[in-house]
Amino acid sequence: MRVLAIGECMAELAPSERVGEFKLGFAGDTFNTAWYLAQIAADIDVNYLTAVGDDAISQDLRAFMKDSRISDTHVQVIAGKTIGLYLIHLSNGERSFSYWRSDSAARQLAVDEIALGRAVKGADLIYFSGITLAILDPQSREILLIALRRARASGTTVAFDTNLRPQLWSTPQEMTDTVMKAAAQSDIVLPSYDDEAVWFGDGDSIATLDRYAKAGVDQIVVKNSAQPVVFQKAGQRGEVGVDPARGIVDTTAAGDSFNAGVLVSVVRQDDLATGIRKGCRLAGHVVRHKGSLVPVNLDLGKDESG
Ligand SMILES: O=C(O)C(=O)C[C@H](O)[C@H](O)COP(=O)(O)O
Repeated sequence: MRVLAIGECMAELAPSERVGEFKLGFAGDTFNTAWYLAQIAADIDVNYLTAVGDDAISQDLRAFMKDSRISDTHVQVIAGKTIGLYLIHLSNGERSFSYWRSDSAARQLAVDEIALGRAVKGADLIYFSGITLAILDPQSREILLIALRRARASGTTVAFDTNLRPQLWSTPQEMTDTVMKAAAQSDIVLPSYDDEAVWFGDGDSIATLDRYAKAGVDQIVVKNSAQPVVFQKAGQRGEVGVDPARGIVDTTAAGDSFNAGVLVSVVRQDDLATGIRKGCRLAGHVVRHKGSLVPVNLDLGKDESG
């Protein structure tokens, strides 16, 4: 089974144990999900499509991908460019980000239409996000959406995390319009209620579910921090309770790791509630550590009978 994630991986500066010191790593929303997928599902061939520069840190990123069992076959190299950088700020375990990414190589990931067409061909599942779209210019955005429509028409499942980052868009309206357009051409949408409430005015997580259902999305999973996850598949609704996470130190990548748990079940054609429970266990582990990528050493199947 082949999964292709599309987006930007940046250098990450995450606070370390000593105040004022930061640890250098690599992260980015879609990349994080690909990384967790590669960690938890040895049977899945995980690929990442992005663009990097030709400098030392870009090469380090490629080496890191290969060491992490993520294929770099679809990584394009743009001469003279480099990768983006972001820094995590923590306040009582809740994260916010500062970015230096406005001229990163990844902004050109959809410029080569032929390479894009080659990469999406034959994937069982393609995963992208609102951040993937936000970093592209309008023409590249359209090229990407067309490539995804074609892949979907030939049987690929398309999964989309809306990941709303208003600071990466020209206007909130451009963000919400583009996100709804991308959602309408996806099979699975994985929004986070707290962000959706701010930018779409949803009164509760069911309102978020309703809005994407109305847009024609078949599978919707609404994350809602420690509140139950509500979901819909083929018109059937359900909810999965979330065990309160203990010892939260950094919520970065909670949503991304959760998505990996859901997507592994989607690829294996398990039921959605099983995937959601896996995602919750994984996210509960990730938030107890600093930074985006936390080695996984737990049995995700443990509570599947519950
Ligand atoms: O903002 C971006 O562009 C990033 O990719 C930075 C982060 O690594 C992820 O966004 C974390 O994602 P959450 O799971 O929502 O915490």
